Amino acid sequence: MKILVINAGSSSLKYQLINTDEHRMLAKGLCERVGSKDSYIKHGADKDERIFAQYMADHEEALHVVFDALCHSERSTITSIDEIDAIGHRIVHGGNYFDSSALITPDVIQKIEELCTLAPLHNPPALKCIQVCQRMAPEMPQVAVFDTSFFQTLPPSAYMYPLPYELCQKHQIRKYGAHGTSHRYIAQRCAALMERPIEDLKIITCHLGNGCSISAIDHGIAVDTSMGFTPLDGLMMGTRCGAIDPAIIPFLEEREDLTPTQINDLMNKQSGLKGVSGISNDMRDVRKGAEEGNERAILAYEMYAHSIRKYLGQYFIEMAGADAIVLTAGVGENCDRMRRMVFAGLQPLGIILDQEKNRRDYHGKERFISRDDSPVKIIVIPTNEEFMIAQDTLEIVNAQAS
Ligand SMILES: Nc1ncnc2c1ncn2[C@@H]1O[C@H](COP(=O)(O)OP(=O)(O)O)[C@@H](O)[C@H]1O
Ligand SMILES: CC(=O)OP(=O)(O)O
Ligand SMILES: [Mg+2]
Repeated sequence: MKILVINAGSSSLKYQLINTDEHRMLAKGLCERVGSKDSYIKHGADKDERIFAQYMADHEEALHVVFDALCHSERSTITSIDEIDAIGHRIVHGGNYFDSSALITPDVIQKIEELCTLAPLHNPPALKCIQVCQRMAPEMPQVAVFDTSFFQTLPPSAYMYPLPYELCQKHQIRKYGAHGTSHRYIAQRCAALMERPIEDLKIITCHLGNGCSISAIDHGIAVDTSMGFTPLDGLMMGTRCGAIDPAIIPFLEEREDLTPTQINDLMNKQSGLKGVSGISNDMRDVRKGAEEGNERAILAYEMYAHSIRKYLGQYFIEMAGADAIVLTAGVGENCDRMRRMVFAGLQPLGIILDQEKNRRDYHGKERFISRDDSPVKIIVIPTNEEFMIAQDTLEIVNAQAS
């Protein structure tokens, strides 16, 4: 089966066309800066990629550009949309409605719409993509794969907030988590690499990209995660502040005369690495700034590592130890200096980084970076949310057909 996977971000759209029979990626790409004058599409993989400047006013135009690249470009792998059998969408927030992936129906669309306020950067563009795909291929089955589903197993002690109970019930305020598809994938790969059943393992998974989250996966079950009611909570991120003293919010609203929308924007888009360093939300720029001695870049870099260590410590205690710590996404996979800072001095806990293995650059490869005698294994595993989304889509479409 040929499955198109769509992963819509606030200003980006990632896609992959996957042949699930052969477990083969046929095409992939990324539209960046959707909505701005300098938008472009990167179509193809690694050295074979091509970048085209292309104005895309919104996600609808971006999807047309994607279909065009898939069907008509120099690197096209199909000649018409009709060759695609199904479409799988990444949806960040599924609230309490979804503990697994779902075939998209009018009812599912209505629920995703209802949840837009809880993932304002992610759910609205994803919804738009579903609607455009439905218009372009009305008969094609479409599946929603939710970032939050994986965390529906959290116990109430982990997902409840200590606010008045009735208010939490009334507004369904609880920890939902995010990046679940990525955490699920790397936990499964971790077990395969360790050649042990996932049911025997305690794993801490770290997704460190532009958005960042860490999860505790105890014997295959997600028991805690750093993102909360929305993807703003937890770790310091590229532009998001993560967990802060909540009293800062009314304080700033009053002192700076900010509306709730403005403060939300400030915490989501102007904070994190970008807000602290004053340079960029991109770790590569911050690291360069730090290497050049920029004090705010050094501070941002150190705060980022500190934030990761806090959650590692929390989940290590929550699970009474860990068999493995897995790192993924842009920073987790590529930033050896950040990994060195995160794991510095943890030998007494049985977490021993192998400096040489950590430094070696095996871009895109799964690898152990702990010392052979380290009781806790440290593993880098490139995430593959698209592969998981294609797999779930395949299962759901097959179940419908039978
Ligand atoms: N070689 C590298 N060294 C340090 N950071 C890197 C490197 N490559 C990518 N990154 C960082 O990874 C982050 C983006 O990660 P990614 O997983 O692509 O994010 P997202 O999917 O959330 O947009 C950026 O901060 C980027 O700077
Ligand atoms: C949920 C989330 O933060 O996703 P991303 O990392 O794609 O922004
Ligand atoms: Mg991401």
